[in-house]
Amino acid sequence: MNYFDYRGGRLHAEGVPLATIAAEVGTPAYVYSAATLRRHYKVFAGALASASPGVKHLICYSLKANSNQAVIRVLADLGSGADVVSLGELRRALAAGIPGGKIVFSGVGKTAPEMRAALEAGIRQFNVESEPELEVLAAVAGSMGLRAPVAFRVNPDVDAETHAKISTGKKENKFGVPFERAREIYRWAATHPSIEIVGVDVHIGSQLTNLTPFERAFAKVAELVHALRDDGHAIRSVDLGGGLGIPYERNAPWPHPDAYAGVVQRTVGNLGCELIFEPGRMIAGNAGVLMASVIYVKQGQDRKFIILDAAMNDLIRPAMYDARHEVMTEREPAPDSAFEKVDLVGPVCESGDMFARDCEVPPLAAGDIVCFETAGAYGAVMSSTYNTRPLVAEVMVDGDRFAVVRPREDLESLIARDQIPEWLRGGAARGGSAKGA
Ligand SMILES: Cc1ncc(COP(=O)(O)O)c(C=O)c1O
Ligand SMILES: N[C@@H](CCCC[NH3+])C(=O)O
Repeated sequence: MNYFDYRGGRLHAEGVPLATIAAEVGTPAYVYSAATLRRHYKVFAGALASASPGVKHLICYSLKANSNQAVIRVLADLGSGADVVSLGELRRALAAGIPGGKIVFSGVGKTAPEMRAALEAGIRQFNVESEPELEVLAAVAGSMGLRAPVAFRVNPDVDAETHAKISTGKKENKFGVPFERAREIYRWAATHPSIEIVGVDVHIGSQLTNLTPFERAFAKVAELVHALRDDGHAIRSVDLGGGLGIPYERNAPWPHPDAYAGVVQRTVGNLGCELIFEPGRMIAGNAGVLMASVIYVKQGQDRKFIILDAAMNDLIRPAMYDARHEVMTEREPAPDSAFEKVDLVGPVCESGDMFARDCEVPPLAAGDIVCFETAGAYGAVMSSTYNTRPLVAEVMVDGDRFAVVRPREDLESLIARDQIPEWLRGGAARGGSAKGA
């Protein structure tokens, strides 16, 4: 079932015509479906519950995929926890109503102020990625008279078989502590009175479409849990990260959460640990589209370009990862429609500002609306204001209601944010001095 589909020949998000949203909010805009978010969360939770009944699971939605407060709120209402990687994400999770006890803090560069805020919030666990980080955490927790709950993220040196830029579990990647040294690091960490060792964490990459790398990594984690227990550590939680891939292209094969849950059960299901998961893309990816309008149809020397009002600054994935996002036109193509091959591009001054090359679309004209699918994860969160293009609006649909959940950024304030120092205002060219503030 798809919540972004045609009804009466017009593309809808759940019960709302996208043309209605475009008329009210303008384009470009991200449109999210609350029903899809809920369904994905429930499918994932359900798969885990049936594959390993009796095992405690905590789903910590990975905010980096889409940290809009309304998105987090939908998931918080279902009982989701959060995986955060910055003070900003921590604040967002708490603001959306996720209790500290359901928050895990990941990332290789946590700072002392971030640790302090997380300790104040009473988070579930820190996924620590290095010895220097552990030392700072021990000092911060000690100064607050607290014990910090810690799992080390281990780097199992497993190839996730995904895009190199989002592969994180090989030894050449910056993530995690070396698997071979894990026991020694745990032994050393346990000597810090302000550190409480609670678990083991792993995350080998994102958009994994093959489950074998998960199986390899989780099996190594299980082996490590046994070894750590032999060493006297009370390991009670295993965090398996995120990474489950989703279909970007129609009919592309993708791993079903049931199969993933089977791998989880086979590898770490019998350790007597609580299992933590950090899915991002799997929850949010297909719960959002980027809606854009055609500005011009341009016939080039040998190619036809559809120039849209959305660009690489709004959705960087095609330019950054050669990702392909399927396109849907707002009007359902007539059955006899003659499709043509075009390049869908944005207005930004880079040739890489292209959403899709040789894309088959029905004839398009200026003003027509198109949507890029699977843009709910790593879409708006990765956008920038390159070319001084304000951040676009974000809209949440729920049944036949919709609301702007982030207004389009105001161009005036975007420009006014920059400051011209007094010493530049005088104008060196007009004889001003270079000294002074
Ligand atoms: C530590 C960690 N957890 C969770 C995620 C979420 O991954 P995904 O969106 O692929 O589920 C990421 C991103 O890859 C991550 O780095
Ligand atoms: N930004 C990446 C995913 C990064 C995963 C974060 N660890 C993407 O769009 O595919």
